[in-house]
Amino acid sequence: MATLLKLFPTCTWTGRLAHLSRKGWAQSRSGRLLPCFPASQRCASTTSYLTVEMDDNTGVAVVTMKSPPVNSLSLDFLTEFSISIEKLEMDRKCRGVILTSGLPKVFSAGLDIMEMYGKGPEHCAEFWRAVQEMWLKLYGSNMITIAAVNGSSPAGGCLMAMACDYRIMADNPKYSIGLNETLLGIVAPFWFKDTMMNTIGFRATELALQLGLLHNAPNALRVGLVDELVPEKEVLSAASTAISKWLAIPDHARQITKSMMRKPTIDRLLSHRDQDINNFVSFITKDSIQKSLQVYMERLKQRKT
Ligand SMILES: CC/C=C\C/C=C\CCCC/C=C/C(=O)SCCNC(=O)CCNC(=O)[C@H](O)C(C)(C)COP(=O)(O)OP(=O)(O)OC[C@H]1O[C@@H](n2cnc3c(N)ncnc32)[C@H](O)[C@@H]1OP(=O)(O)O
Repeated sequence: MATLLKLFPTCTWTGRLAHLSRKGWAQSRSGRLLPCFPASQRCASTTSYLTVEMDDNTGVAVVTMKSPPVNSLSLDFLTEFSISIEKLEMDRKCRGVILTSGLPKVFSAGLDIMEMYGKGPEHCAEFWRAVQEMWLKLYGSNMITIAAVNGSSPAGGCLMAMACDYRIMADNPKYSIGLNETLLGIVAPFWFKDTMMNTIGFRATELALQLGLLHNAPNALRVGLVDELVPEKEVLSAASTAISKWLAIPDHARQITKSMMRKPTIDRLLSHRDQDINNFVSFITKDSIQKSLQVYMERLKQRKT
Protein backbone atom coordinates (compact mmCIF):
# COMPACT_ATOMS: atom_id res chain seq x y z
CA MET A 1 0.00 0.00 0.00
CA ALA A 2 2.85 2.38 0.88
CA THR A 3 4.42 1.75 -2.56
CA LEU A 4 1.11 2.47 -4.22
CA LEU A 5 0.82 5.80 -2.44
CA LYS A 6 4.42 6.65 -3.37
CA LEU A 7 3.74 5.93 -7.02
CA PHE A 8 0.51 7.96 -7.07
CA PRO A 9 0.88 10.60 -4.36
CA THR A 10 -1.89 12.85 -5.67
CA CYS A 11 -4.38 10.10 -6.36
CA THR A 12 -6.70 8.26 -4.02
CA TRP A 13 -7.96 5.10 -5.62
CA THR A 14 -11.43 4.06 -4.71
CA GLY A 15 -12.70 0.50 -5.01
CA ARG A 16 -10.76 -2.60 -4.09
CA LEU A 17 -7.63 -0.91 -2.78
CA ALA A 18 -6.88 -3.38 0.03
CA HIS A 19 -7.27 -6.21 -2.47
CA LEU A 20 -4.67 -4.58 -4.71
CA SER A 21 -2.11 -4.38 -1.92
CA ARG A 22 -1.83 -8.16 -2.06
CA LYS A 23 -3.03 -9.15 -5.50
CA GLY A 24 -3.25 -7.31 -8.80
CA TRP A 25 0.39 -6.42 -9.38
CA ALA A 26 2.05 -6.76 -12.75
CA GLN A 27 5.71 -6.55 -13.71
CA SER A 28 6.64 -3.97 -16.35
CA ARG A 29 9.21 -4.71 -19.10
CA SER A 30 11.85 -2.93 -17.01
CA GLY A 31 11.02 -5.21 -14.11
CA ARG A 32 9.16 -2.57 -12.05
CA LEU A 33 6.17 -3.75 -10.10
CA LEU A 34 3.08 -1.81 -11.20
CA PRO A 35 -0.48 -1.97 -9.94
CA CYS A 36 -2.91 -3.58 -12.33
CA PHE A 37 -6.41 -2.12 -11.92
CA PRO A 38 -9.72 -3.71 -12.75
CA ALA A 39 -11.35 -2.15 -15.83
CA SER A 40 -13.90 -0.15 -13.85
CA GLN A 41 -11.38 1.58 -11.57
CA ARG A 42 -11.96 5.18 -10.60
CA CYS A 43 -9.25 7.63 -9.62
CA ALA A 44 -10.04 10.71 -7.57
CA SER A 45 -7.63 13.56 -6.99
CA THR A 46 -8.40 16.47 -4.74
CA THR A 47 -6.83 19.91 -4.86
CA SER A 48 -7.71 22.86 -2.63
CA TYR A 49 -10.77 23.83 -4.67
CA LEU A 50 -11.54 20.89 -6.92
CA THR A 51 -12.14 17.18 -6.88
CA VAL A 52 -11.45 15.35 -10.11
CA GLU A 53 -12.90 11.84 -10.35
CA MET A 54 -11.77 9.98 -13.42
CA ASP A 55 -13.58 6.83 -14.50
CA ASP A 56 -11.20 4.90 -16.74
CA ASN A 57 -14.03 2.71 -17.90
CA THR A 58 -16.15 5.49 -19.40
CA GLY A 59 -13.36 7.99 -20.09
CA VAL A 60 -15.36 10.64 -18.22
CA ALA A 61 -14.02 12.85 -15.43
CA VAL A 62 -16.31 14.64 -13.01
CA VAL A 63 -14.78 17.94 -11.90
CA THR A 64 -16.46 19.22 -8.74
CA MET A 65 -15.86 22.80 -7.64
CA LYS A 66 -15.71 23.26 -3.90
CA SER A 67 -14.56 26.68 -2.81
CA PRO A 68 -16.92 27.83 -0.05
CA PRO A 69 -18.99 29.83 0.35
CA VAL A 70 -19.92 30.41 -3.33
CA ASN A 71 -17.22 29.00 -5.66
CA SER A 72 -16.06 32.50 -6.57
CA LEU A 73 -13.28 32.43 -9.13
CA SER A 74 -10.19 33.68 -7.33
CA LEU A 75 -6.73 33.75 -8.87
CA ASP A 76 -5.77 30.56 -7.01
CA PHE A 77 -9.00 28.82 -7.97
CA LEU A 78 -8.59 29.74 -11.64
CA THR A 79 -4.97 28.58 -11.67
CA GLU A 80 -5.91 25.22 -10.19
CA PHE A 81 -8.84 24.88 -12.53
CA SER A 82 -6.76 25.49 -15.67
CA ILE A 83 -4.07 23.06 -14.51
CA SER A 84 -6.68 20.37 -13.85
CA ILE A 85 -8.31 20.81 -17.27
CA GLU A 86 -4.89 20.76 -18.93
CA LYS A 87 -4.02 17.50 -17.14
CA LEU A 88 -7.27 15.88 -18.26
CA GLU A 89 -6.70 17.17 -21.80
CA MET A 90 -3.34 15.40 -21.85
CA ASP A 91 -4.77 12.17 -20.42
CA ARG A 92 -5.47 10.03 -23.47
CA LYS A 93 -8.05 8.04 -21.52
CA CYS A 94 -10.15 11.11 -20.77
CA ARG A 95 -12.74 11.90 -23.45
CA GLY A 96 -15.22 13.96 -21.49
CA VAL A 97 -15.67 16.19 -18.47
CA ILE A 98 -18.71 16.93 -16.35
CA LEU A 99 -18.30 20.20 -14.48
CA THR A 100 -20.41 20.69 -11.37
CA SER A 101 -20.51 22.28 -7.93
CA GLY A 102 -20.04 20.53 -4.62
CA LEU A 103 -21.72 23.42 -2.77
CA PRO A 104 -25.44 23.84 -2.12
CA LYS A 105 -27.42 26.37 -4.20
CA VAL A 106 -24.47 27.81 -6.14
CA PHE A 107 -22.68 26.58 -9.26
CA SER A 108 -20.28 29.53 -9.24
CA ALA A 109 -20.72 33.17 -8.15
CA GLY A 110 -18.42 34.25 -10.97
CA LEU A 111 -15.21 36.18 -10.64
CA ASP A 112 -14.08 36.84 -7.12
CA ILE A 113 -14.88 40.52 -6.72
CA MET A 114 -12.21 40.86 -4.02
CA GLU A 115 -9.58 40.07 -6.70
CA MET A 116 -10.69 43.20 -8.56
CA TYR A 117 -11.34 45.52 -5.65
CA GLY A 118 -8.53 47.57 -4.08
CA LYS A 119 -5.83 45.72 -6.01
CA GLY A 120 -2.90 47.19 -7.95
CA PRO A 121 -2.45 46.99 -11.74
CA GLU A 122 0.00 44.07 -11.59
CA HIS A 123 -2.34 41.90 -9.59
CA CYS A 124 -5.28 42.82 -11.83
CA ALA A 125 -3.25 41.90 -14.92
CA GLU A 126 -2.25 38.52 -13.45
CA PHE A 127 -5.83 37.85 -12.41
CA TRP A 128 -7.23 38.72 -15.83
CA ARG A 129 -4.72 36.48 -17.61
CA ALA A 130 -5.92 33.62 -15.38
CA VAL A 131 -9.55 34.38 -16.31
CA GLN A 132 -8.61 34.31 -20.01
CA GLU A 133 -6.70 31.05 -19.51
CA MET A 134 -9.67 29.35 -17.83
CA TRP A 135 -11.92 30.29 -20.75
CA LEU A 136 -9.34 29.34 -23.41
CA LYS A 137 -8.84 25.93 -21.81
CA LEU A 138 -12.55 25.20 -21.46
CA TYR A 139 -13.95 26.75 -24.64
CA GLY A 140 -11.09 25.30 -26.69
CA SER A 141 -11.12 21.85 -25.09
CA ASN A 142 -11.00 18.81 -27.34
CA MET A 143 -12.92 16.89 -24.69
CA ILE A 144 -16.69 16.74 -24.44
CA THR A 145 -17.64 19.23 -21.73
CA ILE A 146 -20.98 19.17 -19.93
CA ALA A 147 -21.97 21.71 -17.29
CA ALA A 148 -24.16 20.22 -14.57
CA VAL A 149 -25.47 23.54 -13.25
CA ASN A 150 -26.79 22.65 -9.81
CA GLY A 151 -27.19 26.22 -8.52
CA SER A 152 -26.97 29.89 -9.40
CA SER A 153 -24.40 30.88 -11.94
CA PRO A 154 -23.99 34.62 -12.46
CA ALA A 155 -21.38 36.37 -14.64
CA GLY A 156 -18.09 34.41 -14.72
CA GLY A 157 -20.04 31.34 -13.55
CA CYS A 158 -22.30 31.70 -16.56
CA LEU A 159 -19.23 32.11 -18.78
CA MET A 160 -17.86 28.81 -17.45
CA ALA A 161 -21.13 27.01 -18.17
CA MET A 162 -21.41 28.58 -21.64
CA ALA A 163 -17.86 27.47 -22.44
CA CYS A 164 -19.05 23.86 -22.13
CA ASP A 165 -20.66 21.92 -24.99
CA TYR A 166 -23.95 21.25 -23.21
CA ARG A 167 -25.68 22.61 -20.12
CA ILE A 168 -28.07 20.84 -17.77
CA MET A 169 -29.60 22.98 -15.03
CA ALA A 170 -31.50 22.16 -11.85
CA ASP A 171 -35.18 22.94 -12.33
CA ASN A 172 -35.38 25.36 -9.44
CA PRO A 173 -36.83 28.83 -10.13
CA LYS A 174 -34.65 30.24 -7.34
CA TYR A 175 -31.49 29.55 -9.33
CA SER A 176 -30.40 32.04 -11.94
CA ILE A 177 -27.81 32.28 -14.68
CA GLY A 178 -26.64 35.13 -16.89
CA LEU A 179 -24.08 37.82 -17.55
CA ASN A 180 -25.12 40.47 -15.02
CA GLU A 181 -21.99 42.63 -15.29
CA THR A 182 -23.86 45.88 -16.02
CA LEU A 183 -25.62 45.54 -12.64
CA LEU A 184 -22.19 45.85 -11.03
CA GLY A 185 -21.38 48.91 -13.17
CA ILE A 186 -18.86 46.90 -15.18
CA VAL A 187 -18.85 45.68 -18.76
CA ALA A 188 -18.69 42.12 -20.05
CA PRO A 189 -15.59 41.91 -22.31
CA PHE A 190 -15.96 41.10 -26.01
CA TRP A 191 -15.18 37.39 -25.58
CA PHE A 192 -17.84 36.99 -22.85
CA LYS A 193 -20.25 38.66 -25.30
CA ASP A 194 -19.10 36.48 -28.21
CA THR A 195 -19.53 33.31 -26.15
CA MET A 196 -23.08 34.31 -25.27
CA MET A 197 -23.88 35.30 -28.86
CA ASN A 198 -22.64 31.91 -30.04
CA THR A 199 -24.96 30.30 -27.49
CA ILE A 200 -28.23 32.27 -27.68
CA GLY A 201 -27.88 34.57 -30.70
CA PHE A 202 -27.47 38.30 -31.23
CA ARG A 203 -30.80 39.77 -30.11
CA ALA A 204 -31.13 37.71 -26.93
CA THR A 205 -27.51 38.61 -26.05
CA GLU A 206 -28.08 42.31 -26.74
CA LEU A 207 -31.01 42.34 -24.31
CA ALA A 208 -29.31 40.12 -21.73
CA LEU A 209 -26.07 42.10 -21.64
CA GLN A 210 -27.51 45.60 -21.55
CA LEU A 211 -30.06 44.72 -18.87
CA GLY A 212 -27.64 42.46 -16.97
CA LEU A 213 -30.32 39.77 -17.07
CA LEU A 214 -30.13 36.89 -14.65
CA HIS A 215 -32.51 34.29 -16.06
CA ASN A 216 -34.26 31.93 -13.71
CA ALA A 217 -34.05 28.28 -14.72
CA PRO A 218 -37.24 28.17 -16.86
CA ASN A 219 -36.26 31.38 -18.70
CA ALA A 220 -32.72 30.12 -19.19
CA LEU A 221 -34.16 27.09 -20.97
CA ARG A 222 -36.52 29.30 -23.02
CA VAL A 223 -33.72 31.53 -24.34
CA GLY A 224 -31.41 28.56 -24.92
CA LEU A 225 -28.86 29.47 -22.28
CA VAL A 226 -29.24 25.93 -20.94
CA ASP A 227 -30.22 22.83 -22.90
CA GLU A 228 -32.16 20.84 -20.32
CA LEU A 229 -33.85 21.32 -16.96
CA VAL A 230 -34.05 18.35 -14.64
CA PRO A 231 -35.03 17.86 -10.97
CA GLU A 232 -32.23 19.06 -8.73
CA LYS A 233 -31.25 15.58 -7.49
CA GLU A 234 -30.92 14.31 -11.06
CA VAL A 235 -28.53 16.92 -12.48
CA LEU A 236 -25.47 14.72 -12.29
CA SER A 237 -27.16 11.55 -13.53
CA ALA A 238 -28.73 13.53 -16.40
CA ALA A 239 -25.25 14.81 -17.27
CA SER A 240 -23.96 11.21 -17.37
CA THR A 241 -26.83 10.21 -19.64
CA ALA A 242 -26.21 13.21 -21.90
CA ILE A 243 -22.48 12.60 -22.15
CA SER A 244 -23.01 8.99 -23.24
CA LYS A 245 -24.72 10.32 -26.40
CA TRP A 246 -21.74 12.55 -27.12
CA LEU A 247 -19.30 9.70 -26.45
CA ALA A 248 -20.99 7.70 -29.22
CA ILE A 249 -19.73 10.23 -31.80
CA PRO A 250 -16.22 9.52 -33.16
CA ASP A 251 -13.85 11.91 -31.36
CA HIS A 252 -11.96 13.16 -34.42
CA ALA A 253 -15.14 14.19 -36.26
CA ARG A 254 -16.63 15.86 -33.20
CA GLN A 255 -13.37 17.64 -32.35
CA ILE A 256 -12.85 19.04 -35.85
CA THR A 257 -16.46 20.22 -35.92
CA LYS A 258 -16.12 21.84 -32.50
CA SER A 259 -12.95 23.60 -33.52
CA MET A 260 -14.56 24.82 -36.75
CA MET A 261 -17.37 26.39 -34.70
CA ARG A 262 -15.23 27.91 -31.92
CA LYS A 263 -11.84 28.74 -33.44
CA PRO A 264 -12.72 32.19 -34.81
CA THR A 265 -13.94 33.29 -31.35
CA ILE A 266 -10.84 31.85 -29.65
CA ASP A 267 -8.48 33.39 -32.22
CA ARG A 268 -10.06 36.79 -31.66
CA LEU A 269 -9.01 36.74 -28.01
CA LEU A 270 -5.62 35.16 -28.74
CA SER A 271 -4.75 37.92 -31.18
CA HIS A 272 -5.83 40.67 -28.73
CA ARG A 273 -4.84 39.03 -25.47
CA ASP A 274 -2.46 41.68 -24.12
CA GLN A 275 -4.68 44.49 -25.29
CA ASP A 276 -7.61 42.84 -23.49
CA ILE A 277 -5.54 42.67 -20.29
CA ASN A 278 -4.56 46.35 -20.62
CA ASN A 279 -8.21 47.31 -21.19
CA PHE A 280 -9.27 45.37 -18.13
CA VAL A 281 -6.57 46.88 -15.92
CA SER A 282 -7.22 50.47 -16.94
CA PHE A 283 -11.00 49.98 -16.63
CA ILE A 284 -11.09 48.14 -13.32
CA THR A 285 -8.61 50.43 -11.54
CA LYS A 286 -10.64 53.58 -12.32
CA ASP A 287 -11.95 55.26 -9.16
CA SER A 288 -15.53 55.25 -10.47
CA ILE A 289 -15.43 51.51 -11.20
CA GLN A 290 -13.86 50.73 -7.85
CA LYS A 291 -16.68 52.71 -6.23
CA SER A 292 -19.28 50.66 -8.14
CA LEU A 293 -17.68 47.40 -6.97
CA GLN A 294 -17.62 48.65 -3.38
CA VAL A 295 -21.31 49.61 -3.48
CA TYR A 296 -22.19 46.24 -5.07
CA MET A 297 -20.31 44.26 -2.41
CA GLU A 298 -21.95 46.29 0.35
CA ARG A 299 -25.39 45.59 -1.11
CA LEU A 300 -24.56 41.90 -1.35
CA LYS A 301 -23.66 41.79 2.32
CA GLN A 302 -26.67 43.90 3.35
CA ARG A 303 -29.09 41.43 1.74
CA LYS A 304 -28.46 39.18 4.73
CA THR A 305 -29.32 41.74 7.42
C1 LIG B 1 -14.46 48.27 -21.80
C2 LIG B 1 -14.40 46.97 -21.10
C3 LIG B 1 -13.03 46.48 -21.01
C4 LIG B 1 -12.66 45.48 -20.27
C5 LIG B 1 -13.55 44.78 -19.33
C6 LIG B 1 -13.36 45.28 -17.99
C7 LIG B 1 -13.85 44.79 -16.86
C8 LIG B 1 -14.99 44.04 -16.51
C9 LIG B 1 -14.98 42.57 -16.67
C10 LIG B 1 -15.40 41.88 -15.45
C11 LIG B 1 -16.23 40.67 -15.70
C12 LIG B 1 -16.79 40.21 -14.44
C13 LIG B 1 -17.29 39.03 -14.25
C14 LIG B 1 -17.80 38.56 -12.92
O1 LIG B 1 -17.97 37.38 -12.74
S1 LIG B 1 -18.06 39.68 -11.66
C15 LIG B 1 -18.83 38.78 -10.35
C16 LIG B 1 -20.30 38.82 -10.51
N1 LIG B 1 -20.94 37.98 -9.54
C17 LIG B 1 -22.06 38.31 -8.95
O2 LIG B 1 -22.63 39.34 -9.19
C18 LIG B 1 -22.59 37.32 -7.96
C19 LIG B 1 -22.76 37.92 -6.64
N2 LIG B 1 -23.23 36.92 -5.70
C20 LIG B 1 -24.51 36.53 -5.58
O3 LIG B 1 -25.38 36.95 -6.30
C21 LIG B 1 -24.81 35.55 -4.50
O4 LIG B 1 -23.73 35.50 -3.61
C22 LIG B 1 -25.11 34.13 -5.00
C23 LIG B 1 -24.00 33.60 -5.90
C24 LIG B 1 -26.44 34.09 -5.73
C25 LIG B 1 -25.21 33.18 -3.77
O5 LIG B 1 -26.13 33.69 -2.84
P1 LIG B 1 -26.10 33.22 -1.32
O6 LIG B 1 -26.04 31.74 -1.27
O7 LIG B 1 -27.25 33.89 -0.65
O8 LIG B 1 -24.71 33.71 -0.75
P2 LIG B 1 -24.33 35.19 -0.25
O9 LIG B 1 -24.82 36.20 -1.18
O10 LIG B 1 -24.73 35.32 1.18
O11 LIG B 1 -22.74 35.15 -0.37
C26 LIG B 1 -21.93 34.48 0.59
C27 LIG B 1 -20.63 35.25 0.73
O12 LIG B 1 -19.93 35.24 -0.52
C28 LIG B 1 -19.64 36.58 -0.93
N3 LIG B 1 -19.69 36.62 -2.41
C29 LIG B 1 -20.72 36.34 -3.20
N4 LIG B 1 -20.38 36.45 -4.49
C30 LIG B 1 -19.10 36.84 -4.51
C31 LIG B 1 -18.18 37.13 -5.55
N5 LIG B 1 -18.51 37.03 -6.86
N6 LIG B 1 -16.94 37.50 -5.23
C32 LIG B 1 -16.56 37.60 -3.93
N7 LIG B 1 -17.39 37.33 -2.88
C33 LIG B 1 -18.64 36.96 -3.17
C34 LIG B 1 -20.76 37.39 -0.28
O13 LIG B 1 -20.41 38.73 -0.19
C35 LIG B 1 -20.86 36.71 1.06
O14 LIG B 1 -19.76 37.15 1.85
P3 LIG B 1 -19.91 37.33 3.43
O15 LIG B 1 -18.58 37.82 3.88
O16 LIG B 1 -20.99 38.36 3.65
O17 LIG B 1 -20.29 36.00 3.96
